[in-house]
Amino acid sequence: MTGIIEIDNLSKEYGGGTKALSNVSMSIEEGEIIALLGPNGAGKTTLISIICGLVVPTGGSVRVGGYDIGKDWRAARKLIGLVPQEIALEPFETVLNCVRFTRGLYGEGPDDAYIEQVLRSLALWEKRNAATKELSGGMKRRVLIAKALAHRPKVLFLDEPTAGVDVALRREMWQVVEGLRRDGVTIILTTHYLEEAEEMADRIGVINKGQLLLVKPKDELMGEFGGKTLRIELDEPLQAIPSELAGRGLVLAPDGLEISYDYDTRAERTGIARLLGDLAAQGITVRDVSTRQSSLEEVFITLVQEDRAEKAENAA
Ligand SMILES: Nc1ncnc2c1ncn2[C@@H]1O[C@H](COP(=O)(O)OP(=O)(O)OP(=O)(O)O)[C@@H](O)[C@H]1O
Repeated sequence: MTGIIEIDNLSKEYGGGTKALSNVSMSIEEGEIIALLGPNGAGKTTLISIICGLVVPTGGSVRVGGYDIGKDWRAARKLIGLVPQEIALEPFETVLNCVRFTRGLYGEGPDDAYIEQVLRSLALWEKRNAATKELSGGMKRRVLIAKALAHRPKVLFLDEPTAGVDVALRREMWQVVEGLRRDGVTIILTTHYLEEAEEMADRIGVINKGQLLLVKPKDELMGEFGGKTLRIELDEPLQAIPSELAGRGLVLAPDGLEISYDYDTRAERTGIARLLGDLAAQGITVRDVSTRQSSLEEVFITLVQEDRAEKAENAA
C-alpha cells in the first residue's frame, strides 16, 4: 500500500557541509500518528522542513498524496499543515481573522462553516473575536493549530508541540491531537518528551545524526527493546541477598521486603523460573510478583547508545 507520505532516500547537506540527513526512507500511512524522536541536532526539523517545502533536499524524493514535493509542490503543499514550534501571531488580529487569512494564503475561498467547526473542535469558538494578544499560551498554541488546519490539510506536522509548556497544557495538547486523530488527520510530530511519544504515537521513528535508526509500532518497539523488571514481594524481610543467589543482579529494597530482578524479554531464558525455584529452596516465601515494562525513555537511550557503540566499532 502506498502511504500518504513516501520518503525515499532523502539526504540534506547544508551549505557549510553539515550532513543533516543521510538516505532517509519512510512511508507514512493515512490516519496514523507518528512521533519522530531524536537528540538535539538529529535532523528532525530538517526532515519536516523538507516535506513542507521550506528546505530543498540535496538528494532523494518525497511524495505527499502522490505529488512530488519538488515538481508538484503546489498540490503537495495543499495537503499539508505545519504547526511551528515558535508562537508567531499577529497580536491585534482576532482569532477568526487569523484563521480566515491563513486559508486565503492557500488560495482557498472562504468557508466560514468549516472554520467554525475547526475553532469549536479546538475550544476557541468563544474566543473568536478576541485579539490574539489577549489569549493564554495554551490558547495561542491552539490558534496555531487552527491556522494549520484552515485549508483542510490531510497531514499535520507538529514541531515540538509542547516544548516548554507546563504539564497541564501538555495534557490539553494531547487531547487536541487525540481529537484530530478521530477526525482522520495524519499527524507527524517531533518531540523531546518521550512520554509524549509514548502517550500519543502509533509508530515511533528514531533519528540520530541524520540517520533514521528505525520506525516501528510503539508497542513492538517497547516489547523488543524493553527490558523488564520483575518485582518479588516477600513475606518476611531479608537482611541480605543469600550468597547462593549472588551474581544475578538481584537488588534488595532497603526494608528487605522486595527483590527486583532485571531481565531481557528477548533472551531465550529469562531466568525467572529458576530464580523463583531457588528462592523457594532458600526457604524464602514469596507474597506477590509483578513486572514493570521499561519506559520508552530507557528504550531510546539504549538505541542511541547502541548506535554510538556500533559507529565507534566500525570506525576502529
Ligand atoms: N540552515 C542551516 N544551515 C546549516 N546547518 C543547519 C541548518 N539547519 C540545521 N542545520 C544543522 O543540521 C543538523 C540537524 O539540525 P535539525 O534542526 O534538523 O535537528 P533537530 O533534530 O531538529 O534538532 P532539535 O531537536 O535541536 O531541534 C544540525 O547539525 C544543525 O546544526
